[in-house]
Amino acid sequence: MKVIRVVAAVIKAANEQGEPMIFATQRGYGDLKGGWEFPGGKIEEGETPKEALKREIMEELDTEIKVGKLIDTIEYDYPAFHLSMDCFWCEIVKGELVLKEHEAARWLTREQLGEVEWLPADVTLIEKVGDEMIQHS
Ligand SMILES: Nc1nc2c([nH]c(=O)n2[C@H]2C[C@H](O)[C@@H](COP(=O)(O)OP(=O)(O)OP(=O)(O)O)O2)c(=O)[nH]1
Repeated sequence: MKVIRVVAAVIKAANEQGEPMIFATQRGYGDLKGGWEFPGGKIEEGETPKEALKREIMEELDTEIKVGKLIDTIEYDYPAFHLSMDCFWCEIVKGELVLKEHEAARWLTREQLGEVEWLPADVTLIEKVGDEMIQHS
């Protein structure tokens, strides 16, 4: 099966109460349109995962990020391809997260993680993100 290598940014910030929140985006096109995910995309030839992620977030959200620790590498079989996705904790360096390709976006606290319909590959990641949001708070 064809393997697609993807990188995704779990962008974290604190709300007014100091609670951690993460930034989720809704896919605006394609087979998985309407599903919620973390912004990012395919790694291009010659790029490291971190370089690819910085490029994708600039393209999709007009924002510069700092890429931190790897959270997990998700391996998931979609009907048409195998997804291998590196997911990193990220922080905003500069920019306003302008939605250039996505349909919608939400900042979610740990308690709100279940309020959106995540893409199938993201479901196991969400559990880990939620656990780490407690440890980081
Ligand atoms: N960015 C991102 N992609 C995800 C997540 N979960 C998940 O299954 N995917 C899948 C959806 C896509 O098939 C692939 C990401 O590649 P992409 O964003 O470049 O997708 P695309 O199909 O729109 O590609 P393209 O037309 O722009 O080349 O990974 C996620 O959390 N973030």
